[in-house]
Amino acid sequence: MEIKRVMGDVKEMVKEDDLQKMPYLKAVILEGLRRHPPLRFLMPHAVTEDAVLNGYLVPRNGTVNFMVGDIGLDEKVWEDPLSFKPERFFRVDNKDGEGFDISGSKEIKMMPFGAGRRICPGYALAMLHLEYFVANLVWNFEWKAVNGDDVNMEEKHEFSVRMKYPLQALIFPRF
Ligand code: HEM
Repeated sequence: MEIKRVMGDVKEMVKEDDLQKMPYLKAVILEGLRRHPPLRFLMPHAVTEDAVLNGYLVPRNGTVNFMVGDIGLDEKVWEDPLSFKPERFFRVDNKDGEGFDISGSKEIKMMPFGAGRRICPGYALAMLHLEYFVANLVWNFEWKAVNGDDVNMEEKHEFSVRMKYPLQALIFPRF
């Protein structure tokens, strides 16, 4: 509905400028990154000197892994964390009202791209492409499940996370 509202009767590709008018699309992408982050862990990190965090000693040069997948499912932070609810990203959590901060510079509730000085340098490009591909795949094609099957979202963990049962869909051009 949102894409239709922005595109009207224009039977063309969704363009980068159009994406700025699609907050629900952005919320869907963010919820996808929270619920199914492509990487369950960041690259291994280390501290350069002994540090105490929450009463735990993090020894110098010890390997520190960030459990990205579990951070996004923390029920102390996310209401009903296992459900896919893009609407949660409409809640304006930041005081300045700028919406959700994926870079984690204000607070960290999920970190699909990491955070801080080693954050993924491609995160803005990745967000743009995710929005662009999803918008165009939805706008240009009608999607139907094969034999009306439910889509099984179970994950398979390799270097990155994949669908355990690859998506099977019938797609029909809309125009
Ligand atoms: C959905 C897409 C992507 C996800 C989820 C993702 C996620 C990540 C994560 C979690 C890290 C590790 C951060 C850390 O260890 O603290 C990382 C690092 C990195 N990413 Fe991405 N990334 C994505 C797309 C991209 C793209 C499009 C590029 C380049 C155009 C890119 C380039 C890099 C590079 C160069 C690093 C290493 C940075 C460093 O070690 O300082 N990534 N990414």
